[in-house]
Amino acid sequence: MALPRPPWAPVEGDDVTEAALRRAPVDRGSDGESVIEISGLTKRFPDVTALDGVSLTVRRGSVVGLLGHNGAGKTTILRHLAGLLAPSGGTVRVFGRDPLEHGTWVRRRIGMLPGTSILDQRLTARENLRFAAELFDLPATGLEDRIAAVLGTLGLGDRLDEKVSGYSAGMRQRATLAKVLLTDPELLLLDEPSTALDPVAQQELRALIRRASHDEGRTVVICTHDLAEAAALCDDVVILAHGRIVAEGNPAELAAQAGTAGVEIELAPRDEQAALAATAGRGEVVLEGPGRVRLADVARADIPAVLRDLVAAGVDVYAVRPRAGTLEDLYLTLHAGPARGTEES
Ligand SMILES: Nc1ncnc2c1ncn2[C@@H]1O[C@H](COP(=O)(O)OP(=O)(O)OP(=O)(O)O)[C@@H](O)[C@H]1O
Repeated sequence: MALPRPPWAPVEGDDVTEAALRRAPVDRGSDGESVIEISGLTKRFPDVTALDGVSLTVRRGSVVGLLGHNGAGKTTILRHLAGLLAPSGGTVRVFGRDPLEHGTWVRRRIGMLPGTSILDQRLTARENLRFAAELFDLPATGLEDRIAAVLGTLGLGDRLDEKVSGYSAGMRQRATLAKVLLTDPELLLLDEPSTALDPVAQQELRALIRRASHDEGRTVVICTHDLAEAAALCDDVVILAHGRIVAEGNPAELAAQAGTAGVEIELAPRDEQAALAATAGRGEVVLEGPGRVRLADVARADIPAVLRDLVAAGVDVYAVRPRAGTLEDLYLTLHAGPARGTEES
């Protein structure tokens, strides 16, 4: 389900007027070059400091996840990148330019999926995309094919002439993504793109994002609350709390920071309570899921004694495994306090 190359990619002898250049794909450059450079970004609203000295560099072709509780400042970063907000302090550069000063230039290279709907509910999906094409001044040549191809890529090939108001939430999300991808953006800013998507559509979206970055050289910044998605998809994640970066790096390295987290014991679900009683006093004991008990602090030398206690308590043990730290462990440790907006202030 790779996206077709747009028909307006320039060839030798093409029109190089300002209008043509505005819509011509930017040279994708080489991976490693930075597409986003944020330095000391601060944003104060009357009642809250949404961002407090955020510095961040995003390499071309990478997928970067912004994680953090509700109100941590993720969307505010995206809005600065799109030139929709003016910083209270610090600088933002996208493709080397200030998105406020060069708003049109920058936004023509960005595909932003906001948290709210950007579709006209009275129009069909096809009409919505035609409208977007007009706004972006896309040439008519090959446009209808491209609209059909993008909608088809997102699984709406047989529903493109239905009014968006009749779509399910997941279909609307796909149509919104199609609208974002239509303009062949260099940089994708995706605010919780998996919202409302079913598990299969989520998988397809992840594959699409991976291809967009790894095969097509696009850069992706994605806000998500789905830690498994972030771990699976992102080259780097940035964890925000109260407008500050509290951790950043490769998801596997960050997970490793959470340390090995004891052992996981798989047992008969009916024996869960007996297992909790038999392991009481062995440090942190967590029922992680049906028939899965985690002993966070147990030393390797104590595992045989734990198993003896479980067997003596009549617990049927199926497996014992070391449990590596996860991104979720680190996230939960970093967010042990209340989320902004839920605290007393
Ligand atoms: N236009 C605005 N006016 C006033 N306050 C704002 C505005 N936009 C954002 N905020 C505040 O800034 C803080 C950060 O908001 P932001 O939307 O960036 O959080 P977020 O991390 O994206 O949260 P969520 O996960 O809920 O989407 C919040 O306290 C929010 O209320």
